[in-house]
Amino acid sequence: MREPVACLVDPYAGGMSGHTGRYEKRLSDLAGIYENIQAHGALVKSLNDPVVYNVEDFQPGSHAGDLNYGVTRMNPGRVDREFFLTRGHIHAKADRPEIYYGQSGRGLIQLESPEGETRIVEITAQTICYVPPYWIHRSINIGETDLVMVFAYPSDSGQDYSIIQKSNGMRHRVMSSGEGWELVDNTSYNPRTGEEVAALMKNYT
Ligand SMILES: O=P(O)(O)OC[C@H]1O[C@H](O)[C@H](O)[C@@H](O)[C@@H]1O
Ligand SMILES: [Fe+2]
Repeated sequence: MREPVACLVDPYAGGMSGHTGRYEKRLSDLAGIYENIQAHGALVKSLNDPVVYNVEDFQPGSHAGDLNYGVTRMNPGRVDREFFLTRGHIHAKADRPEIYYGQSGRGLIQLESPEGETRIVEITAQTICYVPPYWIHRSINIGETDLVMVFAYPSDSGQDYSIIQKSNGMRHRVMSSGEGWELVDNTSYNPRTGEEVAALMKNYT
């Protein structure tokens, strides 16, 4: 039997005691994700390839019926008008859900259905965002401070990053606008075919 574990989350600096894994994504790791390729390249140089986000998580294993959880911390920032974001993914087992629990900062969870519908959930301290099965999801920092969120999802979920690459990004981009943000169409978006949607939803009940 596994032993219970207590992990302490730092709501401002991010990170979590007792994590079993840690990774970070620098701006150069996110090449091709932002709309303005030139601005991306220039920012990698001018900011000396900064860390955009890091994740510390606790993964007891990858078997069904268990939970992975952890903390994502994302710097504030933009590439041209586009806010810093995570790569985004659908779970490799597409019917696995996820929750995010905001700790500090101001963020959005951008979700996209296999058919290409967009939903946006605003997340701040004490917000819990439920990501239902089958939704592609990505986090975005729309604030001026670090965005820190706790997350949890089934251990056997896995992450499929190729789905967003295949559609040339998500259907919408989140751009700064005045004091806030706006959704703009991703003009190079390539919708999924009916067959691709059916394949993703094959276990849908
Ligand atoms: O995996 P990415 O799309 O790069 O996002 C980075 C992290 O963001 C969230 O916190 C998810 O819950 C994590 O599972 C994910 O690893
Ligand atoms: Fe996820």
